[in-house]
Amino acid sequence: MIGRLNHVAIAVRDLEAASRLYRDTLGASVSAPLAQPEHGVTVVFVELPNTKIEFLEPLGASSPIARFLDKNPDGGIHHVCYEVDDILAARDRLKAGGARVLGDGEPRTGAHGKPVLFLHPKDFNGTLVELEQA
Ligand SMILES: CC[C@H](C(=O)O)C(=O)SCCNC(=O)CCNC(=O)[C@H](O)C(C)(C)COP(=O)(O)OP(=O)(O)OC[C@H]1O[C@@H](n2cnc3c(N)ncnc32)[C@H](O)[C@@H]1OP(=O)(O)O
Ligand SMILES: [Co+2]
Repeated sequence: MIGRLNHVAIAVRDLEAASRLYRDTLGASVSAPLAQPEHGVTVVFVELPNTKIEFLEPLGASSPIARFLDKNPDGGIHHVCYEVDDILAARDRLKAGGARVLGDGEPRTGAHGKPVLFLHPKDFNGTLVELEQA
């Protein structure tokens, strides 16, 4: 079912500082900030040869990453994103197996313009899993 690792997401309080750190200290190629109000975050992507790092900063009063940052004030790895060939078939198979799909269970458009879903961290080794339609 799961394919390529599309990205590893790191939640931060200061997107600009994280971008500067990776660009200036690690010599990475970092995208411009992209507000995603429907997801309650602003993101930048660090392009790597084999995957991406997605930095997330809270956007708005009800950001889903707010509590994560309260618990991890320095920031931290927030989720991993795997690609799937058929996100609806993957969702239905996972639900049938008892996994919790977050939100209303319907895929939403993610930062790459593709449908995404999230699986509860408590069902996957304490790790929030995002699935993105390849
Ligand atoms: C623009 C889209 C972009 C993309 O790539 O396309 C994105 O990735 S958007 C990313 C931001 N959106 C989301 O994360 C949506 C899915 N997330 C959620 O719905 C929430 O974050 C949720 C439900 C996973 C956690 O919400 P919250 O932290 O408010 O709830 P709790 O504090 O009650 O947490 C419950 C329980 O889970 C543990 N937890 C929370 N977040 C994480 C995490 N990222 N990784 C691992 N564990 C996590 C939390 O510690 C609680 O555990 P407990 O033992 O009960 O304390
Ligand atoms: Co993501």
